[in-house]
Amino acid sequence: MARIEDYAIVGDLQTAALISNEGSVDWLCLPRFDSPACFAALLDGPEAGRWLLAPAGGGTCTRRRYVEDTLVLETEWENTQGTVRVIDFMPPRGQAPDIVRIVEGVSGSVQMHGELTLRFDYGRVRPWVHQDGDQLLAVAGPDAVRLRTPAPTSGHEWSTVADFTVSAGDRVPFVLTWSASYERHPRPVDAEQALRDTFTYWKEWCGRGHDLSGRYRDAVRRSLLTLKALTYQPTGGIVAAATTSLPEQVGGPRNWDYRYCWLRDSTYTLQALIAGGYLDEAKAWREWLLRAVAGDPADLQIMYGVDGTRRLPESELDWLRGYQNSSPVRVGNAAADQLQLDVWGETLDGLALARESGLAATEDAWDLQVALMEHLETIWDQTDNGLWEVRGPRRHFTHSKVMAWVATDRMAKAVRRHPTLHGPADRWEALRDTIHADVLAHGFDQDRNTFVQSYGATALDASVLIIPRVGFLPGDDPRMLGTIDAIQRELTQGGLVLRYQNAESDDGLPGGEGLFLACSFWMVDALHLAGRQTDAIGLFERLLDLRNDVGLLSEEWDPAGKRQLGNTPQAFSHFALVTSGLQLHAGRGHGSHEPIRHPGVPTR
Ligand SMILES: OC[C@H]1O[C@H](O[C@H]2O[C@H](CO)[C@@H](O)[C@H](O)[C@H]2O)[C@H](O)[C@@H](O)[C@@H]1O
Repeated sequence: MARIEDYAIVGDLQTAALISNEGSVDWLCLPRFDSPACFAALLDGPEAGRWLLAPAGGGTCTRRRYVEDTLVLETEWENTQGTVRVIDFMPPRGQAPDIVRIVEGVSGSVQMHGELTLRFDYGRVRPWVHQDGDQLLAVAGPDAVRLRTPAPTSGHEWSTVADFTVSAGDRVPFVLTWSASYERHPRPVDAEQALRDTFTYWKEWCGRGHDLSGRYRDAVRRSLLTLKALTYQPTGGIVAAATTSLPEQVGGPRNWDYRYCWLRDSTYTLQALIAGGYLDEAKAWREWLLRAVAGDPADLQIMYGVDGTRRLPESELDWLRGYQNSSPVRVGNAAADQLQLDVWGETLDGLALARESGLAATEDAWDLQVALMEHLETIWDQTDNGLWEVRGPRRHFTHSKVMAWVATDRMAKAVRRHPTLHGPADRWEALRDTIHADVLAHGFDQDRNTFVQSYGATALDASVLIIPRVGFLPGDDPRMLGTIDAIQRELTQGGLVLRYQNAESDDGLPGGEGLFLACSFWMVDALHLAGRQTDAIGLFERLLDLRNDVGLLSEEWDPAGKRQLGNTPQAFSHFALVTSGLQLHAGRGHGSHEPIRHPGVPTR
């Protein structure tokens, strides 16, 4: 079965498909990211739905790439019969979601095999399939999917197979379109026109960003494209990843649904997109935020659905075995009901960055920020679940308190700097000082010269690596230097960083997990801000080597199995890559709320 890094993503800014290097679409939720999957082989096997298009002999492709700076994927096989290429993409959403696959003969004559196994509701529902004019129609309950292709198809054991030959110069299109079963048929797209439109869309999107250049240009650009692919265009929301339940340990139970908008993850994504020159996305996200959190600030959630939905009840899909038997498969996420104090800091930090980057402050946006700040003033000293969303006992997490400090800092500074923004700056500055002193008194272990995970604890936590970047302490402060040393000594494996030691920190969950990639990028930032440029570059380049062949990263890395783990592609990993890459390029650090004026790519 495919490894997580065997997958590439194509998407239409409302949902995304994962396609393996064997030519199988193994994951696709329609019509949006968090809809039930119609291809769920990723979390079970082919019987849970997939769409294979590959040479009849099967096997892993010989080459794979995205066409220039786009989300148009080319998968190529070379065998004794010749060379064949499958071009996969999802056109920017028109009337309905489509996934288009064009089989192109490159040389010789290659026998191809297609197998379309549609299963609605995450593999549970087998649709009725019949020919409807020039289309194949699959219907069950609310879902209808149509396939249009000139290739011959036939039914075989609840799948549709296509066996055909492509010769050099042939192009055989397949267009799969979803609609609600009770609605009129959507107008079919023309595959070749859709290819041109999709290519143009992504090239234009890249052209709108800052002109990146230099050594890390391609990596940063691919991560920005991936982050854009995780945005839900109709609302401006940003999902944390395209998948649910890819495990943090193969065979383990730490499997979560990431197809939602975390305030933390989306704010960090926003910082990366702003750094890449994408202010429109920042504006759309701010509007999403205003709608999502409208109402009593006490009701703020740490995450929402792509449209702002608040109830995201967690349940288990017991008919799916899980990725390589990693069960349970979960949909929904119980973390939605947790208290995570850091999200106030991240949100206010992101909004400060948007403002300082030229996104004019609106009255509504400022009123929201004041309301958030005033609520945080009443709860900052409570225990919480922290950014890692622990399901064990609540604690005074050091990172949460640092981020509460960030909230006060950004709000006080906004009032001092902008005469049109009103608020009790004196009071917020006083609270800022109080929290700063509180963190240093309780979150720092004097004897070991390191920040710790929570007040009074001995356990370490990589989240404190963000301390210099948010401006809580300078990067070369002896307390930060000590923390870097302690984390390198006690929380790293082969130089890559764990979030925390599962055995030392009660997160309420059984099993272990891999090395958390974003934390390793935060180590890059901390080293860089500490003046350890060579170490920072060395670690950054090691991390780049963990990307798959098309530049994608999931959440974690398994050093023993040398493979990616967790949901994919994950925004957390990709925004961290962008931030580190741009800082290394600039040759200096920049605060999380400071715009990078001239991003580009570092040269050594
Ligand atoms: O570690 C247990 C928790 O794991 C998930 O949270 C992680 O993913 C989030 C989305 O990227 C991220 O914001 C968070 O910092 C990560 O710890 C899961 O969502 C939680 O339900 C689970 O308790």
